[in-house]
Amino acid sequence: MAAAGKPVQDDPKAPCRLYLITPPVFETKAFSEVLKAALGAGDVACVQLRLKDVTDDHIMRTADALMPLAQRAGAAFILNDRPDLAQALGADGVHVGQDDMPYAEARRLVGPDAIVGVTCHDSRHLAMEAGEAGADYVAFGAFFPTATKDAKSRAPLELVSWWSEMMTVPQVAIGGITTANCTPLVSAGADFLAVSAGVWQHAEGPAAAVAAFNRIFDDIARQ
Ligand SMILES: Cc1ncc(COP(=O)(O)OP(=O)(O)O)c(N)n1
Ligand SMILES: Cc1nc(C(=O)O)sc1CCOP(=O)(O)O
Ligand SMILES: [Mg+2]
Repeated sequence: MAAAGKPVQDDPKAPCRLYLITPPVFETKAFSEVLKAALGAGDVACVQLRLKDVTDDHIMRTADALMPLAQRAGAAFILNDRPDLAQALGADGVHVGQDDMPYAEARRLVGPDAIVGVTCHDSRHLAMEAGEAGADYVAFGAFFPTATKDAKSRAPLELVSWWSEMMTVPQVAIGGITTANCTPLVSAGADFLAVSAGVWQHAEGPAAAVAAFNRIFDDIARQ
C-alpha cells in the first residue's frame, strides 16, 4: 500500500506486505520508540491506529504523534473505525467494519483519494459487495485464535486462495497471525498480513518480528 495513496498490489506477483495494527493499549511516548524501531527493521505497508473506548481527543493526540513516524517510513497511516477523524487528521485512510458504517458513508467522509478498507469476516459475499462498491482492500479473518479481539468469525485458508485467483481487489488477512503460522497465508496469495500481537509480543521484539515477516515474504516471492 503506498503512503498517501491507493494500495498498489494489483501486480499478482507482488510480494505480500506487512500491515501493522497498534496494540490495544499503550503509552504514546514509549510506543513511539517501539514503532520507530519496528518501522526501521523492514518494509511496512500500513500502520493502523486502533484504539477502543478512548476519547476523540486521545485518538487525535495519539495520531498526531504516530502518523509522522509511519509516513516518514513510507507506510500509509490508517485510522480504525472513524472516517470523520481520519479526514480531520489528514490520515491516509480508514478501516471500517460491518458494524461501523457502510463503505459508501466512509468514502463520502474521507473523499475519493483516501484508502478505505472494509472488514469482510469470512464472507465472499461481503467482500464482493465491498470490492464492487470501491473498497481499496477487503479484510478477511480471523485466521487464527487471537486475544486482541473477540473475533466474530474464523476464516479458512481457501478463502485467501479463492479471492487471489478470482479477484483483483487487494486482500488483507488478519487475526492471530505470527511469523510461525503465516507461511500458508502468504503462499495462498494474501496481499497484506495485518498483525498486532504477532509483532508487539514477538519473543525477540517487534523489530525482529518485522524483519522476520519480511524474510518470509521475500522467500515466498522468490519461489
Ligand atoms: C485490517 C483490519 N481488518 C479487520 C479489522 C477489524 O475491524 P472491525 O470488524 O470493525 O473490528 P474492530 O477492529 O473495529 O474492533 C481491522 N480493524 N483492521
Ligand atoms: C482487529 C482484528 N480484527 C479481526 C477480524 O477477524 O476481523 S482479528 C483482529 C485482531 C488482530 O490482532 P492480532 O494480530 O493480535 O490477532
Ligand atoms: Mg471497527
